[in-house]
Amino acid sequence: MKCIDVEGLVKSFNGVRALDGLSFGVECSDSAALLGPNGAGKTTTMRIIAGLLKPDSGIVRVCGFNTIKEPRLTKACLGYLPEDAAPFMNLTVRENLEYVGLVRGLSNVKDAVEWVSQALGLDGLMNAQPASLSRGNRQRVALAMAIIHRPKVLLLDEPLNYLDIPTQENVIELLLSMRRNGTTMLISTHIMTVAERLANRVIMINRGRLIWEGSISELMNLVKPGERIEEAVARMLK
Ligand SMILES: Nc1ncnc2c1ncn2[C@@H]1O[C@H](COP(=O)(O)OP(=O)(O)OP(=O)(O)O)[C@@H](O)[C@H]1O
Repeated sequence: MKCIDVEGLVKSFNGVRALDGLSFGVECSDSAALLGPNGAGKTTTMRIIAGLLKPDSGIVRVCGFNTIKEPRLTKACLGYLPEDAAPFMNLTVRENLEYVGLVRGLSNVKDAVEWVSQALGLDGLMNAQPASLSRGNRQRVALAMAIIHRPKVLLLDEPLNYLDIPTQENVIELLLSMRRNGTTMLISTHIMTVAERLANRVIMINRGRLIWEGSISELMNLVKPGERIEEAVARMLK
């Protein structure tokens, strides 16, 4: 079964086509990297899947639910880390996490806050306001807000942005453990090592259309002798 199913998405902004009949799917428990050059339509796609933006036409199903017809069920099943995610700046980190836990309808918000603060090393930051935090620590808070309800489907836009190297390793391990527990992921990234470490599938888009879809090992087979994977992807994205 596909936990993310995108069919014929079209979206224009002021007459400019950002998505032009985009279709792809991510099987449940798979993790797919969404690759594409600047302006390819990755963020637009993520926002439509998250139910934050309406397509002009096309259908998206998340966990089998139609994002337009069943928005509550869709949203309950997913977590979304946008690029440059901003927590509520006038609440403390703890209040931000409690707020998301309450909105998500968690039965035990206290335990969920405890789990996610441990998982992302937020213990010393809980009483700080996000405005006073570094960008990397703010990214950790935003990640915590995206996963506190342990969603079945996780949409991540450049999840390792701003993180120091030890935190990157910690977050990679956390996301891989969520994957092992069955979380389906779609990860938009420009960094091939992020794709290789977190994903088993690759979806490449350009000018709002699908240009290639396959497994990481199928992608590796397309890399020419002496070529780096980044060079192969750049060649394919032209
Ligand atoms: N709110 C908006 N208003 C007008 N145009 C938009 C809007 N959002 C996106 N676009 C346009 O849609 C196209 C796709 O943008 P999008 O942000 O989805 O690309 P992207 O693949 O995420 O790019 P990047 O890698 O640079 O983040 C671009 O031409 C962009 O200028």
